Amino acid sequence: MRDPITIALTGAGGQIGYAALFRIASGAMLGEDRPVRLRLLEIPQGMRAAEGAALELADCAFPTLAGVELTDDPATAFDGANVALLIGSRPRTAGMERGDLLSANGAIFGPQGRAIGECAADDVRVAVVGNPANTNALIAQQHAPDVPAERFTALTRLDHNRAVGILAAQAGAPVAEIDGVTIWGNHSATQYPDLSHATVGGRPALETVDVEWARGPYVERVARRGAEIIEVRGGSSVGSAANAAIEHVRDWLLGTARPGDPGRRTSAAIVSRGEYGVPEGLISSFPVRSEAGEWRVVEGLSVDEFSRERIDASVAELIAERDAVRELGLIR
Ligand SMILES: NC(=O)C1=CN([C@@H]2O[C@H](COP(=O)(O)OP(=O)(O)OC[C@H]3O[C@@H](n4cnc5c(N)ncnc54)[C@H](O)[C@@H]3O)[C@@H](O)[C@H]2O)C=CC1
Ligand SMILES: O=C([O-])CC(=O)C(=O)O
Repeated sequence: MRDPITIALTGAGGQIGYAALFRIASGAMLGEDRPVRLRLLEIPQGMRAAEGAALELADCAFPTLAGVELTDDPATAFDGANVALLIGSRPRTAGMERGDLLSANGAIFGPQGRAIGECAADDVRVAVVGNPANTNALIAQQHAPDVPAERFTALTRLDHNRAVGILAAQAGAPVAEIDGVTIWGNHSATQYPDLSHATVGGRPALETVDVEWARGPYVERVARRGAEIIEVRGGSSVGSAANAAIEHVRDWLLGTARPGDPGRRTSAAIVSRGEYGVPEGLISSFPVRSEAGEWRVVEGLSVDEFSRERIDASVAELIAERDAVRELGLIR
């Protein structure tokens, strides 16, 4: 067994936390030779549920689980953390305005970002799941000026996996034959699932499925899949969200390359360095690969007029969210 890695997880008493914890503890995220030390951060109302999850973790007797600590103090949770999964957030409730939602989340992600900056390990990597994920990640990042900005990311892996699954079903092909799908922009209804460079069994996806479908109903279906799940299941995506968070961190730390597929890529919301015309500093979804623990945007893909408009629309929403949190004094 290698040295343990410390993983802080917020919202541990919630649904996604519950679905993620057992797989993380079993080695599904970082490998069966890598013990994990879990730090569970909750607010007082969520503490009993997190305690219950911790008892069940003990009952699994995972050889990879090196310890579980519960706390309601961000500084304790992030102390020495190598990975921070920020799942807990303030959901929108009836009558809440957008500004109220952003303020409530600013009050969570600002202090958590600061605690990460002050207490986490030098190699800390942060993945934000709690919505609005991209902007929450931006708020956290802005409160940790001494942590390299690229260590703050937001999850669009669930959107990516949805996009792959729905394409595979339409093409009548196994998921394993799908490659080159990209989610651009915000984890919201404006996101753009792009098949321009996707392939199905090595053939261009846009020669396999109808282009009208790919640029109309498909985009809508992927972007609204969260709402579809809520309608059908009676609750938001939980198992698939936990799975996506685990895959995001796994690919980030261990790399996207696979035997026989060294160029494998995925999508993640990472800090823009101006790639594809996305303003620098925004946390926006891109086509990415990870190598040696660093996400890199896949550059040089052609972007046609349709794609340009869709990317710009989602990026415009991210700019509006950034400007709103700036006006609220939540970031500089
Ligand atoms: N990025 C993505 O792809 C997806 C994101 N989500 C988002 O993930 C978030 C969590 O979803 P669920 O687990 O289903 O919600 P949930 O309501 O079941 O759990 C959230 C937990 O976070 C806790 N929490 C709230 N504020 C906290 C704080 N300041 N520190 C620590 N814990 C805190 C709550 O007490 C609760 O136990 C939501 O914001 C949801 O919208 C959900 C699905 C997909
Ligand atoms: O829409 C929601 O509340 C949850 C979410 O982010 C998703 O399913 O993509």
